[in-house]
Amino acid sequence: MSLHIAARDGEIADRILLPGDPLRAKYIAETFLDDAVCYTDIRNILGYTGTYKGVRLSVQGTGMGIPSISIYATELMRDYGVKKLIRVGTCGAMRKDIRLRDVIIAQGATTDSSIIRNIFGGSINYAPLADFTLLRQAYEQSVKQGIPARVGNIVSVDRFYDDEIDNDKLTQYGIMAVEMETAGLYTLAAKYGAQALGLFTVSDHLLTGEACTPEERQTSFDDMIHIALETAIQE
Ligand SMILES: O=P(O)(O)O[C@H]1O[C@H](CO)[C@@H](O)[C@H]1O
Ligand SMILES: O=c1cc[nH]c(=O)[nH]1
Repeated sequence: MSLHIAARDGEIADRILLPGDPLRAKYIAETFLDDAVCYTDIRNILGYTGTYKGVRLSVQGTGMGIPSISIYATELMRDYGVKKLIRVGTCGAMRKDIRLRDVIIAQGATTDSSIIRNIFGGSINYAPLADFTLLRQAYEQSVKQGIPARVGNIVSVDRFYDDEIDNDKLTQYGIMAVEMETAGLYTLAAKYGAQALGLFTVSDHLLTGEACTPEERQTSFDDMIHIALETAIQE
């Protein structure tokens, strides 16, 4: 057992899906995994292990923001030996050509996080990147499913409500969408020598104001989940 995860040694698989929302973890476990068993509910951050197409796999919530996902990702890699981590998140679209419910793969994660800055200090601006093998496998899977994902740079912000951020400039420099965890996940995966990928469904649109309901954020987005599951079970 680690400080924030109640699992005993061996109860978490070496590959895991990571939604921010613990109820999305419950939905994924109950809908897609066989023989899913809940291994933690500390702070209601639910985690399950089961099998998908015969391969052992876990799914766990991470909470919101880089401070929160950093706690869970560190304990999963350092204390439980997890080697493959796929975030299945929601994001806000920042470009007109991206639509609600589109699937996005984060090749890179730009960030305003002081956590990443503090790791390196000095004048270094670290570039948190996806694992290329997972990225390729997820993209190929999205094509196979007939819903080619958009691949590129996203921004992981510290503040959901941020009146000061310059979204126009970020868009001009190629940022497709906004979320709150992936830069932290990619940086920690590099530190621990693990593979990480961020997959997203567009849950709301910053330009049009369209938005999915809270219920949809908990219990849908199956296109993204299928891509993540099929990617996670590959060797
Ligand atoms: O739906 P999840 O995975 O939580 O992701 C997004 O939703 C939350 C904000 O509503 C942030 O965690 C953001 O990254
Ligand atoms: O962090 C997030 C997630 C979804 N939509 C947003 O606008 N921001």
